Amino acid sequence: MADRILVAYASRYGSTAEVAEAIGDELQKAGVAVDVRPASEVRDLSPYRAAIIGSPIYMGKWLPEPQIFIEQHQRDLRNIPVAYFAVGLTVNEGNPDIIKKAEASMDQVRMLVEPVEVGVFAGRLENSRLSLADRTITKLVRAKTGDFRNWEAIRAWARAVLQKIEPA
Ligand SMILES: Cc1cc2nc3c(=O)[nH]c(=O)nc-3n(C[C@H](O)[C@H](O)[C@H](O)COP(=O)(O)O)c2cc1C
Repeated sequence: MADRILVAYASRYGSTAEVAEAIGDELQKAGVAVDVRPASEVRDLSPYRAAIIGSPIYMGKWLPEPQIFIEQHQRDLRNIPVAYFAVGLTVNEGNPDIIKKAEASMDQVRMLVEPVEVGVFAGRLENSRLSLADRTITKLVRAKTGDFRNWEAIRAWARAVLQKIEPA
């Protein structure tokens, strides 16, 4: 029986993985059976009655793995409630135009499967963790480093999504 909720994600440096874990933890606290898994490892959607799918934003876009996952499973995903979240550094600035840009990272997947909810969260950027290529880019754009994740906002979003998945 499809009684679980899937939280599927991609993450290059682990910060989105931790956001996905926090979302899963919040749902579990509400009594839901949850699996938090990298999108690339999920093969079968039959155990799931809903899916929450997220990616970090790199150069304005989602990473390929969750996009491929949604493309491959779009038929199953159209039959259950789906929510998307994006994690990006720009979100920290809070400016509505920038938030819109961050939300635009989800345009493609929204066209494949219409979500019941979307969320954008500030992420984490730590130079010491980055590949040389990524460090070069962040230096060029003078990106601000630090951990800007707002755990209460993330957990509140998870609760709001659960309300949409199973209205009282
Ligand atoms: C090369 C590079 C490009 C990035 N591009 C964006 C971007 O276009 N928009 C944004 O909001 N954040 C951008 N970020 C910030 C990441 O989305 C942020 O650090 C995120 O938390 C990384 O997630 P991860 O640790 O799961 O890989 C970029 C970071 C790097 C290193």
